[in-house]
Amino acid sequence: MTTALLTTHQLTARAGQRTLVQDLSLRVQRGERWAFLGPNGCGKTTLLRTLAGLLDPAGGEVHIDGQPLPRLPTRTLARLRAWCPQHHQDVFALTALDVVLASRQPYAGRFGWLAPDDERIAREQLAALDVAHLAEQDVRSLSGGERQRVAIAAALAQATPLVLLDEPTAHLDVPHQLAVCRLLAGLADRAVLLSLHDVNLAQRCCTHALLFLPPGTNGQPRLLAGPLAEVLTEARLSEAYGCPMRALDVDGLRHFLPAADASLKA
Ligand SMILES: Nc1ncnc2c1ncn2[C@@H]1O[C@H](COP(=O)(O)OP(=O)(O)OP(=O)(O)O)[C@@H](O)[C@H]1O
Repeated sequence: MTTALLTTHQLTARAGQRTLVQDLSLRVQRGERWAFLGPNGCGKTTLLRTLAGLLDPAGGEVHIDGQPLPRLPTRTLARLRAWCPQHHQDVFALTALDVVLASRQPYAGRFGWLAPDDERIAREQLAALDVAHLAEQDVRSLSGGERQRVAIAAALAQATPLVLLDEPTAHLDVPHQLAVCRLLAGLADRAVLLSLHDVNLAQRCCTHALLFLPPGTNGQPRLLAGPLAEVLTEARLSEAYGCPMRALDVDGLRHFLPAADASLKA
C-alpha cells in the first residue's frame, strides 16, 4: 500500500470544554480533495488547524508523509503543508506580491534570500487567482474577495503536497468560486482539504467529504468520511444541517438545495 500523505489515528480534537472530533482515523492520498462540511461551530476549522499542526490534538496522532506531525521541523513542515486561514489580519504595508513571496521562505537560501524563480512562481500564482494586476497593491487596501484570492495564491505558491484551506471561497463571487474549484481540481499530484459551506462547490471540485453530523445520544461527536457520492446524500445532508435537503440533477451534475418548506430546526 502506498504511504498516505496525511493520516490520523484515533484523533480527538477539543475546543474549550467541547469535544468536536473523537477517534477519527482518516487516510488522505495525493490526488484527493476533501470537503469538510457541517453547520456553524461544528468544528471544521478546529479540525483543519489540528491537521495543520497549529493546535495540539486532545488525543491520537496526525502523520504527514508518514512522519508524526509534532516531530517535523518547522521548515520541513512548511515544505509539506500549506495553510490558508479564514481570516487575514494585515498589520504591515505589504504588497500582494510580498505576501505571496513570504510563502516561498521555506525554500530560501542562506540569509533568507529568495531566488528569481521564487518571484516567477509568486507572480504565476497571482495570475492563476486573477490578481496579477494587484501585485504591487498594499494588501490592506484589497477587497475581501481580492484578499482571499491573494491568500490562496500564497498557499499554492508554497508548492506543498498537502494544502489546507479554511473556507477559501467564502468571499468570492460565483465566477471566482468556480475558478478556484477548477484550480484545486487541477492539483492532481497534491491533496487538498478545505472547509466549505456550499455543498454544490464540493460536488464540483472534491473527491471526498467529511461531514459533521449531530452528536449521538451519548453526546459524542459523529463524523462521516468517505468518497463524495457516499457521504453527500439527501438523508445525510438533511441530518447534518437539521433541515430537509433535496437532490437535483442539472447538466449531469448533482446539486443539493434546501427543500421548499425547509426552515432551521428550533
Ligand atoms: N478556544 C476556544 N475556547 C472555547 N471554545 C472554542 C474555542 N475555539 C473554538 N471554540 C468553539 O468551538 C466550536 C467549533 O469552532 P470552529 O471554528 O472549529 O467551527 P466551524 O465548524 O469552523 O464553524 P464555522 O462554520 O462557523 O466557521 C465553536 O462553537 C467555537 O465557539
